[in-house]
Amino acid sequence: MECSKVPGLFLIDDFISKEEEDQLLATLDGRAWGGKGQKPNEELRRRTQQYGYLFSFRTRQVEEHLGPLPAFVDGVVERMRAFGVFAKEPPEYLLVNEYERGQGIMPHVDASTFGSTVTSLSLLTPCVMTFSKRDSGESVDILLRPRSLLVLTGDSRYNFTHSISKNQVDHYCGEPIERGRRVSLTFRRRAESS
Ligand SMILES: O=C(O)CCC(=O)C(=O)O
Ligand SMILES: [Fe+2]
Repeated sequence: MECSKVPGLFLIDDFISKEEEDQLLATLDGRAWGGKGQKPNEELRRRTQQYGYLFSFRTRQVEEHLGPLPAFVDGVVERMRAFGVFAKEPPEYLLVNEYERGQGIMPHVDASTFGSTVTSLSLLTPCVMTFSKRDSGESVDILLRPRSLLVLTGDSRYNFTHSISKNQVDHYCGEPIERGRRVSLTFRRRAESS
């Protein structure tokens, strides 16, 4: 469903099943995480995994081609394409982010080295993501539920920043949202011109 307040933003709840979520998590937790002193991107405070390309958070540039995306996300990629997302060309970069309770991400627009479509699959616990219009500062909160797919295109991709607070408890429509460990899978392509 497109969010009328953030043009180009789509949110698909229950994009994957609970079983698929468990399976993805088990696979990811069996693999090496970077960040928190571990290479790559050891300077990051949150843990990450990267597939397809290696992106440096310090230089905000792609540093290395790692190879194709791993087979364990084939089902997710196929489903996104069935929904018309990355329909023309499949995603080629996957960033897995892990947030502990009270960990967030500063307001940012995704690096221009990446293309015009960005998706994020949420696992484990919900959180509020805040979108702020770059010219007016007007902000809109979006609830990212576990197993939902967020799709950013157009304005939502380029003309809004997005962020996640460091709250232990978020509020959404007056309801408390308990934060906890959250893992997200962000899919992108490289920008055409780069
Ligand atoms: O955790 C998320 O859903 C979004 C992550 C994000 O904004 C990013 O890696 O650029
Ligand atoms: Fe982002």
